[in-house]
Parts: sequence; structure tokens; C-alpha cells
Amino acid sequence: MVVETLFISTALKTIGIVGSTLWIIPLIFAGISYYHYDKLDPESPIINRRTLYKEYDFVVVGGGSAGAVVASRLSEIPSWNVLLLEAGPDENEISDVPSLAAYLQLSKLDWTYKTEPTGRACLGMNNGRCNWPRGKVLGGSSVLNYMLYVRGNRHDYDQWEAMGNHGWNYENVLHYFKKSEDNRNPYLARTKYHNQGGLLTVQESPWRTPLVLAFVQAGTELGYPNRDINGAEQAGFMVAQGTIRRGSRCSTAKAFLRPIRLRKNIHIALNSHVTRVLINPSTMRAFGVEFVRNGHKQIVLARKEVIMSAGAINTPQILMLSGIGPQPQLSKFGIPVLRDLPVGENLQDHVGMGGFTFLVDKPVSIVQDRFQAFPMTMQYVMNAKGPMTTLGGVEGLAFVNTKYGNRSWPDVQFHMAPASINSDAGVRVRKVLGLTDHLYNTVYRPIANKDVFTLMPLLLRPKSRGWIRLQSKNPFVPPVINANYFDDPIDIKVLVEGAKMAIKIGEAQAFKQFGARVHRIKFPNCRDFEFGSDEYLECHIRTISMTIYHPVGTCKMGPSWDKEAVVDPRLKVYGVEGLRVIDASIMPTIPSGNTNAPAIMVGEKGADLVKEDWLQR
Ligand SMILES: Cc1cc2nc3c(=O)[nH]c(=O)nc-3n(C[C@H](O)[C@H](O)[C@H](O)COP(=O)(O)OP(=O)(O)OC[C@H]3O[C@@H](n4cnc5c(N)ncnc54)[C@H](O)[C@@H]3O)c2cc1C
Repeated sequence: MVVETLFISTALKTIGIVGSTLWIIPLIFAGISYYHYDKLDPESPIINRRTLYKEYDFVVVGGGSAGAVVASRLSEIPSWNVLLLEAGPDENEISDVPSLAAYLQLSKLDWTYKTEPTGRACLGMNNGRCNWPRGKVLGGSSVLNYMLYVRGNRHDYDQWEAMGNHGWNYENVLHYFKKSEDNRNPYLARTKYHNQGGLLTVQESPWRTPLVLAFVQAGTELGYPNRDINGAEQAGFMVAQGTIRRGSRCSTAKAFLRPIRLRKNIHIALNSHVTRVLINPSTMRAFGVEFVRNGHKQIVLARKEVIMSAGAINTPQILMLSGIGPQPQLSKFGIPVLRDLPVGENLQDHVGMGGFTFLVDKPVSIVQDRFQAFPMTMQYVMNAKGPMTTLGGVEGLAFVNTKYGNRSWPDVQFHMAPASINSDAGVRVRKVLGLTDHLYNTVYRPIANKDVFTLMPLLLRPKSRGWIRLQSKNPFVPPVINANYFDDPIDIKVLVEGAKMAIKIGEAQAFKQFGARVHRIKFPNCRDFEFGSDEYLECHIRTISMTIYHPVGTCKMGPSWDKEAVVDPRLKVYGVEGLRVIDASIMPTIPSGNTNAPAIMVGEKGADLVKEDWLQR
């Protein structure tokens, strides 16, 4: 994403800096341990339990955006024992730095998935496959993400309810969005759509370029107000808010697990890869899970429930490995079918137009070479300010409607970043995107390190549906991911309209002060089309088809008559006792906006459903 561009620049510098000041770190740590600060500080790292009980009331699989919330909330009941099993390790100092977000991709904290080639999208990526990063770390994808705090449109949730999911309408879910939130921008915190005092800190980055103000101004030129896109109405332009706290990333691990790490009734086991849910075939009841930790296979039992929070790719994979899934898929691998359900189907993601670059004549963007690493790092470490606090590089957000959408339910979102694929001279962003050398060298190398900004239009409600399927019976082999972008032809049409709007924004009066103009070197595979024509824009979109990393929907929530449903509106897996899914995979349709806040909301509401079901017995 355009975004990565930004941090990339800051990142490279930063790493140099961190290196040269490493001597200070042991001193700080020595001081902290001397005062046993960890016992008092609610932000001290969690305790990684080596020895586990044989049985817990609840076993939560995956400590990501939703799973961390679920485990934290369930452990509020003192008489319940909760085990959280997470495949990855804990967060680290690098993952705390907002501007370094893209540096985590392709690292040990990333599951490093890739989509299948389809010939319709990701054409500019190596082998026609898009990278699909996912967090393999406590906090999950909330540790890899760009921290943008967006809830989606009220109609999304009213639609969930209308599909037969009682209790999931906007008013219901707003309660849970607010429950988590500690909004530290007073102009928003005071409104009825926000909250102060929740566990999850939300605020604007303390640093920004003048380009984002021009972006918001350009929106008003196009007839869109500057408004809280998480408030009463969504259509409008805004300086982005993010899940950061005092300039650093506020993952769900930091927000929901660290403050409760001393509770006696929650155990967290890191580096514990769950391979299977144990289900009794005669009672059809889930009674535990099998997992591998440090090379040893282990089993842990669940008295009340197993809760799957492994995310939209791994939750369906684990369910299928456990005998819950489409019969033909399971039989293909000789897995006994316990329950034939459409697990892994209904995959939806937000795809956008990546690398749409505007050149500017003033030194206002993020260019790697311009940042002085030492002062920048000091600004971050001492004051929690400066370029290192940028939300993965994204500064502005907007929701607009094309001719195919409407004002109350926009169909296109813009991410505005003051950098692009050229901003780190090809060192990192192109790698994270997996761009071919030919594409990079032709289009972006000629403007390496030049001042630019990017506008990324993305499709909010795709009609195309993809799927997750097993590639092997081996739980350590990644599943097959077919994002199936642009399978439905309307999807590309909407995005082409979004691209045309991006050109209008970039050419607005507000950007003229910077001499903004579209970067016009044609993509090599699109040369036959006139630059800026619908055909050209379509070709660009199919070439750099940018995932915004929002896969959802693969264990669809729906009423009993919904043939596509895997879980009921209380998130219980159909036909299996003691098994729930609480993560982004339950979303029946993708919300119109970034999916981290919605996944956290699902965690909050899911935990309440569990409490209701067990405490009212
Ligand atoms: C690079 C990137 C950028 C993003 N940017 C944004 C953004 O700016 N704003 C936004 O709103 N959203 C963003 N998102 C999306 C958002 O972060 C996700 O939608 C959200 O985190 C999904 O939450 P989840 O709980 O469903 O899954 P996850 O957070 O992915 O959690 C799943 C957890 O389960 C663990 N797990 C998986 N398999 C196993 C297993 N077998 N055993 C044990 N544990 C397992 C994983 O390691 C992980 O910790 C981004 C995502 C990525 C990857």
C-alpha cells in the first residue's frame, strides 16, 4: 500500500539510529527492573506460562485483535479459568513504532501468506500473487496493521441484522465500539459516538505533513465535509485517527492483556500452534485442542468452550483440519467429516488501486533521505512525537460515493499517504508489495526519492467472493487463498470511478500550492491505453491490486436457514457443542471501512454472548 512507502523511509533511518543508541537500552532496563516496575506498570509484558493446567473452562485459540479481547473479558469472571494459545511470540520494540509498520511484513511476526494467481488481479506482482500479511504475534494483525481506527457504516450492521443476525444492528454494535474506546482527541471524545476510559487508546498521530490538510480541503472542494467518519454520517474527509498511545502502537495485546497479566485465572501460552480442535464424534461436543509448542505435541481440555479467534485464514483452516468444513474438501485429504459446513467460503477483502502517485514540487512529503535519523528518534523516544508516530504513513481518510453508490453508504474509501513506492528508492516497499523489477524500474525508479503523495481508492463492498481451502492435511502447510478479486465485473467498474475521483482530488485547488500533478509514466503492460482513460485506469488497478489486508467472512454468521452460515448469531458453530468462532471470519459481509475496530467489536460482543450463555444457566 502506498502507506508502506512512508514508514519505509522513516524505517531505514530509524534502524540506523536505534543501532547507534543501543547502549542506553540496558541502562533503562536495569533501572526498571531495580524498581520492580513491571509489577506496577499496567503496560508491562504479559507472562508467558510454561506449565499449563490439564483443563480450563475456556480455551481461546489465537490472541489477535478479537482473541485478546475475548480472553481478557472472560477472565473478568473470577471463577472461570481461561487459557489463551497464541502461535506467535510477544510484541517487540520495533512493532511499537508506528512508522515501522511495514517492516514487520515478511518478518517472523508475519504468516507471510500469498494469494493464488487468477490473471485478473495482482498482475504487477511476482508470479501474479499478492502478499497477504497476517500477524503471527500476540495481538495478531493489530501488531502488523497501520493502526487506522475506522468502524464502518451504520448500514453495514443494520444489514447484518436484516440478514437474520439478531442483536447485531448498528445501535447494538455501537455500544461495543464505545466500550473498548479511550479516545484522546477531545473534539471527538465529547461526542455521543465516542468514549473515554476504555482499554483501547485512539487518537490522531501527533505529527503530520501539510499534505493531509490539503487533502481535507480538497474534499470540501468536491462537496464533502471534513467530518468524523466514525460519527453520525460517514461520507467526508478526515485526518486519520489510530490505535496509538503516547505515540506508540496500541495493539490489542497492549490494551487488553497487559493490564490483566497478574490475574490468577488467565494463562497465556506463546509459540503454541493449535493444530486441531478435539471433538467427540458421538456427542458432537468440542472438548479441547491439540497444539504444538517447542516441537512437542500437547493436548489441553476445555470444560466449557473452545473459542476460535485465529483470524479469517487460520480459523477456517483449523476447523477444516478438525473435521468441520465442506465435505468434498475434507474427503479429498482423508479427514473424517464431522460436520459438513461451508467453512472457508464467503471470503471478502478490500482491494484498492495501489501506487497511484502524485508528484509535488515542495519538500513536504516523506522522503527517506531527508529525515535526520538521530533527532527523529530522539523526538520519538523522549517526546512521543515526530515522523515515527505516523500511522504506517497514512494521514488522511475519506469516504465518497461513485455513481454506483450513495451518500449515506459510500462505496469507495481513500487512504492518503505523503509518500509512494518511490519514496525509499525501491529498498523496501516494492519488496513488501512483491512488485516485479520490470514494473518498479520502469515506473518508480525514475522518480526515486522525489516528493510525492499517494491516493488509494478502495472498493468498500466487493461483490466478488473468494475462498480458503486446505492445501494439505499438514497443519503447518498454509491453506490455499483465492481472493478472487474482480470476479464480478462491477467491482472493477466501481474502482475505476474511484480512480477518476482520485485524479479530481489530486488536481484540486488545495493541492496546487504544492504543484501537484499525476505521475504519468505508463505501466509497461498498459502502454496500449491512453493514460487516464477508463481502460488505462482499469489496467493500473489490475496491475497493482492492493489488498488493504482485510480478509473476513470465512465462517459466516447467519440464521439457521442461511445455507452459507457456519456460526449462528451467538457465534456458535452449527451442529457442534462447546465451539464458537469469535474473530473477523464471522462477519457476513465486510464492513465499509478498515476491519480492526470491527474485529475488536466482535471480540467485545462475542465475550458478552459467552457470559450471557454461561452465567444465566
Ligand atoms: C499489514 C496489515 C495492515 C492493516 N491495517 C489496518 C488498519 O490500519 N486499520 C484496520 O482497521 N485494520 C487493518 N488491518 C486489518 C486488521 O488488523 C484485521 O482485520 C484484524 O486484526 C483481524 O483480527 P482477527 O482477530 O480476526 O485476526 P488476527 O488479529 O489476525 O488474529 C489471529 C491470531 O490468531 C493467531 N493464530 C492463527 N493461527 C493460529 C494457530 N494455529 N494457533 C494459535 N494461534 C493462531 C495469529 O497468530 C493471530 O495472533 C491490517 C492488517 C494487516 C495484516
